Amino acid sequence: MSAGWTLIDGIGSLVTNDPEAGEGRLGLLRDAAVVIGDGAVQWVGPSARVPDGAAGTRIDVEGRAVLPGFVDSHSHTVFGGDRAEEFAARMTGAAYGAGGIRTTIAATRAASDDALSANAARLAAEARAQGTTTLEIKTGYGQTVRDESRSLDVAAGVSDEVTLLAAHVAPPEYAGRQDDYVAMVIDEMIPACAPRAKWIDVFCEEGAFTEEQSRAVLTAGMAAGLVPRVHGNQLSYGAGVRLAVELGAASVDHVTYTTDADVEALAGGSTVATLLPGADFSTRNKYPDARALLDAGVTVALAADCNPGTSYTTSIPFCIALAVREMHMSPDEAVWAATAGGAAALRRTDVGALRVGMRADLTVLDAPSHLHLAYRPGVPLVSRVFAGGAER
Ligand SMILES: N=CN[C@@H](CCC(=O)O)C(=O)O
Ligand SMILES: [Zn+2]
Repeated sequence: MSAGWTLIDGIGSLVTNDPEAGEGRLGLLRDAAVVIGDGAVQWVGPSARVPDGAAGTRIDVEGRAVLPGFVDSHSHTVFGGDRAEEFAARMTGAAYGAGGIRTTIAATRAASDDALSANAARLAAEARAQGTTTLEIKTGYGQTVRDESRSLDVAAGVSDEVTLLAAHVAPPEYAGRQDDYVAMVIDEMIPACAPRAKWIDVFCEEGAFTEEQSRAVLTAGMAAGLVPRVHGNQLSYGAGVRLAVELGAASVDHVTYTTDADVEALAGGSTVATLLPGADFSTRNKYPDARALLDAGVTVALAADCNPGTSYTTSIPFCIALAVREMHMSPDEAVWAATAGGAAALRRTDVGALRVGMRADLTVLDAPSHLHLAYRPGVPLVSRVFAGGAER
């Protein structure tokens, strides 16, 4: 115990995600307290049992709910411009296609480093204000060695979870020469960019990259020390899920069009299925069959997929509400997926739960329980956020 530590008590309901600490998979505790200090969780338990002199500072949250900070494992926040017109056209009948990404590639290439950094920082702050304390960030709107490199630098300025989305869509200068683009990615981009990234990602989808092209990019990234993740089965049935499981990817994301074989493959492997309902909302797509995945025992994460094309939101509470209403996840399942599920998708054992020794990443809701995240959609319930023990 230390005078520099902080006791947060008066917690009406605490989600720990530690089944040994409380009720159910969320490890729910009522009338609880948490002690944080030196950036980590130092103590968790019932208010009545807080050790004497546990901390020098006390914050009474007066019956509010506290949960682990959200772990948003999928975002594309390094970009220039926006695509509001494209969204409006979709809402009146136009279809979404992977080709829209090229609009943002042009705007991103034209943007200065400072403009890209300011935009990424603005979106990270927006996410933080809504309870996100870990945010993965992908490149993917440069698609040249130079523009992917500077996108990685911008992403690294706001996050430790940086992904080289080397093959998002073949840029215009490679029109009709998809294989040449893949060769350039393997021979030039990955060697130049891998040291600054943790993850390698591809968009395995009709209109983006084939199974063979995706496998070639991912295996080259793995050979360079990166861990694979995949965009798959967003717009149609396809090879994305299968490939992700085959390569032992940390996560396959979107997973909107799945066959029984895809669900079985995920259930038998270690790859997390990351669902992105914000994208399905903004593209008028169908929603993933979350029930089939959950009932088969697949680990499911929920992420916001913030990007200017398919999901221009940083709000995990919005995604939780969509997951509950549209994907038939229970509120408990949705909250778990947005915290512990996100941590699993990023293979992080220090975030996503509130256990002694984990990072002191906490979200305080202006509500008595985590159920209100789905029950009160669109209401800004996040009242305080602590990341690494520091209030935002
Ligand atoms: N699906 C691929 N990439 C993004 C969308 C990119 C865009 O349309 O700009 C996504 O995850 O939804
Ligand atoms: Zn994405």
